[in-house]
Amino acid sequence: MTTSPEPGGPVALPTARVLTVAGSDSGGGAGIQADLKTMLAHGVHGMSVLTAVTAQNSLGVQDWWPLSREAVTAQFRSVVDDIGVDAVKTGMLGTAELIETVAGLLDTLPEGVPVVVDPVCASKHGDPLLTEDALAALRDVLLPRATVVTPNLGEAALLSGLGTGTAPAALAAALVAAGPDWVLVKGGHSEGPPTDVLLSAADGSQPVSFTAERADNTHTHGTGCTLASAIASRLALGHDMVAAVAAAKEYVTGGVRTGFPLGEGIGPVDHLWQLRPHLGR
Ligand SMILES: Nc1ncnc2c1ncn2[C@@H]1O[C@H](COP(=O)(O)OP(=O)(O)O)[C@@H](O)[C@H]1O
Ligand SMILES: Cc1ncc(COP(=O)(O)OP(=O)(O)O)c(N)n1
Repeated sequence: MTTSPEPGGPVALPTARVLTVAGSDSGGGAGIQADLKTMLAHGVHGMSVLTAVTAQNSLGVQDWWPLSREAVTAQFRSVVDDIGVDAVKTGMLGTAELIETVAGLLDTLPEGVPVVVDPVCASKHGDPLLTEDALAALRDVLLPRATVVTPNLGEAALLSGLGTGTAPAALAAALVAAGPDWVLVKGGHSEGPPTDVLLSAADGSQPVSFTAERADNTHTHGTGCTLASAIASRLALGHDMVAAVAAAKEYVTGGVRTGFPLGEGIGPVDHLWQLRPHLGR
């Protein structure tokens, strides 16, 4: 975040700038829409590079269409070259071509801008959001550029090539070898209290676990996008990784607890849960 008050120095910004590079969820619960709502709730300035358009609702993803690499590149350059960015979150990238495009764009970021990679492979309903041939690109091209990668248990098993019953700490250890600085394996799809395991690539580090009470609520659409965007927002505000994950976990836990029904299927987490008392609704 640029805050220097020096005359003639950089303009003092009221807050941090956070960019999401992700797909649109027409239903508003996940994707770009969840990311921007999360950023707003964290008081940062949210910006977006759209990678794909999905026709999606509470029942699943009916169809999706990737944007061209030119469209993705142009959006990224427009934002980064003029407004600047303090943290980036990536979500649905859809195809190997777009993963390679985004990886190349991330290489042009100023030194030290944190990149949170949510390796989105499918929606909660099991609808694919990544072409089959793109998994290798996600692992080999994007993960080495991540400050932190945030797979759920299924994505961690796919990316590591380990079985779905593998312990989260072992999945994290396998993924750290793919090159990110940190791995956060999310435990939302396990039984019992949802526990997320954070591991640093730094030598000799021990995993840190973040546990919350499981909300007895089926309205959990957008949990992964929300957690990753909250981490990116906190990193942009200057938190260290452990503090950013702890705060993001608290935010998503409250959002799931207050998730609400919309449509016939799985409703969204409530991105405004902390502000409802002030809004009066
Ligand atoms: N029922 C729940 N109660 C509380 N937290 C949850 C619940 N389901 C998921 N979470 C949390 O939401 C975040 C996203 O996890 P997960 O659902 O595993 O990811 P994804 O949305 O990518 O599948 C994690 O922090 C996880 O622990
Ligand atoms: C456009 C788009 N991006 C990502 C997802 C997956 O989001 P996630 O937060 O993991 O939520 P669920 O789909 O698992 O509820 C998506 N659905 N759409």
